[in-house]
Amino acid sequence: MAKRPVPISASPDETPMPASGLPFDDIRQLIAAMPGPDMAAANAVRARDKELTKPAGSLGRMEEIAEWLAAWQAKPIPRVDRPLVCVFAGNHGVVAQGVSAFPQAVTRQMLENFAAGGAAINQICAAFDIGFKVFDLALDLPTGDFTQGDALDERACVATMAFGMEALAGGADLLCLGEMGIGNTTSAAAIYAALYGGDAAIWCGRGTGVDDAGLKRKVAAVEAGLALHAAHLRDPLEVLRRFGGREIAAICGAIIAARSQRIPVILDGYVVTAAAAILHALEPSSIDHCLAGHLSAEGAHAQVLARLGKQPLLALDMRLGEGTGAALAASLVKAAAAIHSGMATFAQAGVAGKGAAEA
Ligand SMILES: O=C(O)c1ccc[n+]([C@@H]2O[C@H](COP(=O)([O-])O)[C@@H](O)[C@H]2O)c1
Ligand SMILES: Cc1cc2nc[nH]c2cc1C
Repeated sequence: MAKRPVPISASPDETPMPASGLPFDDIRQLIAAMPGPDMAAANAVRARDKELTKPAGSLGRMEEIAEWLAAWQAKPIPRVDRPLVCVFAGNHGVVAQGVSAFPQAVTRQMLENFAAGGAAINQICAAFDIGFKVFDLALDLPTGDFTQGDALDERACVATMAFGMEALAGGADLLCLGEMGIGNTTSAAAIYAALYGGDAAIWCGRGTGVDDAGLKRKVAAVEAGLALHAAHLRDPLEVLRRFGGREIAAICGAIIAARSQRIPVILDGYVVTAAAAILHALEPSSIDHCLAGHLSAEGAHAQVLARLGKQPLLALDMRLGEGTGAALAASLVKAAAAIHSGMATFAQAGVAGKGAAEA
């Protein structure tokens, strides 16, 4: 097996609060200031697509992907030369409720596996030449158990979002978001239940493969969390900080920063999509620069993606996380850019266009 060692960046346990204003209000301001799509670039892609040596529309969604890339990269000829997977890792107090099939120690052990090059995501990144970064979000400091109190206070939540923004400092032209965190499908389930309502059981799947008794405990934990925090769930940022976790907060920050830096985003599965759902609840257009990489096997993902108006690129019955679904989808997005930028036009290739058929 080819192993490529990967350095791990660790977040400080304490990050200074922004100097002015209420922290969550700073986040709301950042979202309000995000740039929109570059329509001139998108139109340039549509115009060039008509000239390429293929029947119009014959590349289906690959054509839409090229247009989407151009709009969010603000480039009339989109390119994917520096795709990047960022995996954010956090630990969750709610694992004390017996909600996962695996012990909390696996989060750090998997980070060591990422660093050594031995995880599935290492191999996908190597196969498609995608950069890979891993971020340890205070793993030794699990978030609060949301059945007993808040997962995060406002200061920690905003600091973690800011850390997620900073994660893009090295640059990229396509960002695949991933996560690692034993127990985080329970946080994601609680977030969806808080945002969308319905029985807790709808939003609870088996995650890493929890048994029937564990699934019952998971549903009970989400119900307990919803009951405890019921009076405070109107504001999506309150939902985020009360249910956590740090990786979901950091991913929210990364999605916001990517938009400002004109980096299109590919979402991974059930957990990464929870961060997108928080932003979507704050401002639906805030995730227009995000594609759903795949449909997770975690039951309710299809419902969530429908609410977000996202059609996943892949449906491979995967439920691993780590950004694996997003990274596989990145291969298609890279191909969409290569097709659009590299194909010859009818004129260049001397191929007769539609309408030139013999009578
Ligand atoms: O993203 C998904 O669709 C997904 C579905 C099921 C499990 N996971 C991964 O499994 C871990 C969480 O599962 P659990 O059962 O501990 O809540 C976490 O590390 C996720 O990356 C991820
Ligand atoms: C082994 C293992 C690998 C993972 N990768 C993402 N989540 C995971 C959960 C487990 C348990």
